[in-house]
Amino acid sequence: MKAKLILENGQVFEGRAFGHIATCVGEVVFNTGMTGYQEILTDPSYYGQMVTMTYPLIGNYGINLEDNESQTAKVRGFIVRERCDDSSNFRAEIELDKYLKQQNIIGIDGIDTRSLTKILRNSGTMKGIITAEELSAEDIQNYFESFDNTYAVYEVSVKEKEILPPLISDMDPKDIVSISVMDFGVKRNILTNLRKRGCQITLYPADTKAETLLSDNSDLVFLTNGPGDPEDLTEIVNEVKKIIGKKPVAGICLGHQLIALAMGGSTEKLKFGHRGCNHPVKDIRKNKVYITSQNHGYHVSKLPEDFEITHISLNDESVEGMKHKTLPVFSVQFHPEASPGPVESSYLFDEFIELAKIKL
Ligand SMILES: NC(=O)CC[C@H](N)C(=O)O
Repeated sequence: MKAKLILENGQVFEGRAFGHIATCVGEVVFNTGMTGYQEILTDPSYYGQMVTMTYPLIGNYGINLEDNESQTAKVRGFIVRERCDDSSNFRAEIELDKYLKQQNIIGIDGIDTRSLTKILRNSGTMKGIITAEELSAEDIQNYFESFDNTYAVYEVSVKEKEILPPLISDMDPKDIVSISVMDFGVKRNILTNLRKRGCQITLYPADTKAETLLSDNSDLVFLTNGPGDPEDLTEIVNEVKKIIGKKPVAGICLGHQLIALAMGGSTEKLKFGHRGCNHPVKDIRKNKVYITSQNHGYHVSKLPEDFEITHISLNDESVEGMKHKTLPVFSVQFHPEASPGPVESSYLFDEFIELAKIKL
């Protein structure tokens, strides 16, 4: 079925709809990974966004039900050049089109994704509508005006507390590191990396109060990745303020941004974000470069007082990691759990666990 991608700047791309065909509005972003579409579709940080894959052939290894980063697809729409629904992989269980149908997500193929990406790089990310209908100018405007991602983290967070045991059998209970995780839409592999290292996780909903997190006797409070603009989350930032200095705190991506805001730093929207699995980051402490997986549209634009930069992006020199000079607080902007992407920065999970051993 013929469909259109209508951008906020008025440009229109024509293609074919697939997946669940229903008009949708979202923020159009691009991801430069050659593979990993399944992890991208299910990464809750993409909630509210329509993801364009810059790699031209998508779907050729199908979808399996083991590699998902959360239980359902979270993107608002999926934009590809050429879709393959005749996958060839021993792990494939379902084709891309069928999966998106099941998940109620619209896709569009036949799009000149190279030209779309150039528009987003030059003008910055913008809203878009994917539709198979003929929309009037007024409908289009109404769709754009209806888009609001302010409460996205509450949509993707767990609704009730959940306990996940370590993934090492027969652990001596005294060796178990217990971590309270504030869930803003965590990627499963962040938790798996911690559990494989002997951590017991207690997942808390995004609106949990600091008092609850401080009273549960855990060794570390961990702030997860998640969708949306960190500046919208003033209530959560207030709770984070109350925790820092009382317990070790670590964070990834949105979690890193929230720590910066809680400690008096600032965040800002990047023109077109960092999304892909080939982003070079330097660990300044080791003078070593790692190729990292990233998915963020905002960054820490002003470091809070008493923090030092631990990691920088070698593409645009933005802050990719920071540590408090005296308190046990450490966070990174990129994704050490990869999924998709290179796993070479997984040493950071060992650092988070070292942080958890500090008693305050
Ligand atoms: N992966 C994330 O946690 C993303 C954080 C934030 N929503 C951003 O886009 O910058």
